[in-house]
Amino acid sequence: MKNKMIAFIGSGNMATSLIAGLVADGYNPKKIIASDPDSEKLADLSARFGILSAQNNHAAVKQADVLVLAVKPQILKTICCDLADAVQQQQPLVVSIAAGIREKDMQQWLGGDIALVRTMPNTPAMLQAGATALHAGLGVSDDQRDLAESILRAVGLTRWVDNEDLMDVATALSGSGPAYFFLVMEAMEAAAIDNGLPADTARLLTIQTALGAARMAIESSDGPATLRKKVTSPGGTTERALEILEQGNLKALFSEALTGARQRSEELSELLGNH
Ligand SMILES: NC(=O)C1=CN([C@@H]2O[C@H](COP(=O)(O)OP(=O)(O)OC[C@H]3O[C@@H](n4cnc5c(N)ncnc54)[C@H](O)[C@@H]3O)[C@@H](O)[C@H]2O)C=CC1
Ligand SMILES: O=C(O)[C@@H]1CCC=N1
Repeated sequence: MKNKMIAFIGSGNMATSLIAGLVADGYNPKKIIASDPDSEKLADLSARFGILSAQNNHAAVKQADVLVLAVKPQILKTICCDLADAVQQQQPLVVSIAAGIREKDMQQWLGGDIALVRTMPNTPAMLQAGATALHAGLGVSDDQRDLAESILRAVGLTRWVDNEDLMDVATALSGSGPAYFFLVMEAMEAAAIDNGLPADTARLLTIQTALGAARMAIESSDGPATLRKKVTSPGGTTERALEILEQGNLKALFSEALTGARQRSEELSELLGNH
């Protein structure tokens, strides 16, 4: 896959994360081209990573073996319709990272019969610690599946889902998920400060605790519930805190939050798709 030209349409936060991860993984920066109306962003990406800048989206498509659609869902239809002829001529593998936009809508906007993989990465891709769900459309060959997977694997863990509807669940879980953990960190840090700890100490202890817990969850053969129990001495401090979190219905709240995010993803596909 190292000799394939990967073209990014849109060079914002997520494209930057993916490009940073690919380059850190040893991908040849001269095999990455990016397009964005914001020329400062492009110049910055070029200077940071040594990648190529395209004059415009059409110029990027003309060179693309893989075309990554990394613009906001709200403008994806306009972008796809504008690029349809060029995409039909070039026939790249199209990889979308847009939340909530269905394959059938993108196919229609791009003129149909395009090899298309939907993906839902997350921002830790910047540190090659991303988590990405992927779904392949019917016309995607095994080689193209491997190609899409190897691009996203360069920036972290990948999991395929067979049913496209499950992309909405993955969006709610891992796409949005970093924000939930940041919120928990904010809450823990603020509570520690309220209880008298100096702010810098509260910040550092919070972040390192999150990192340590995540590493234990990844590296241990025990699941999170067992690891939690091992921290919780009978009659001790953790037990008291967990009782209070349970009284506040933390699990029910997370269930509502993820369901809300999934439903928003479904709404976005209705609002922004072709119906
Ligand atoms: N931010 C996140 O955590 C995640 C975002 N996503 C998806 O990634 C996509 C991009 O999101 P972000 O990078 O956060 O947004 P962003 O706003 O940082 O980046 C979008 C980029 O598109 C550019 N753009 C605008 N009009 C354009 C055009 N006509 N042609 C080419 N580029 C154009 C903008 O200048 C901007 O640089 C969205 O579809 C979002 O759903 C997916 C997973 C996680
Ligand atoms: O909030 C959003 O809509 C995007 C998709 C997942 C993360 N950010």
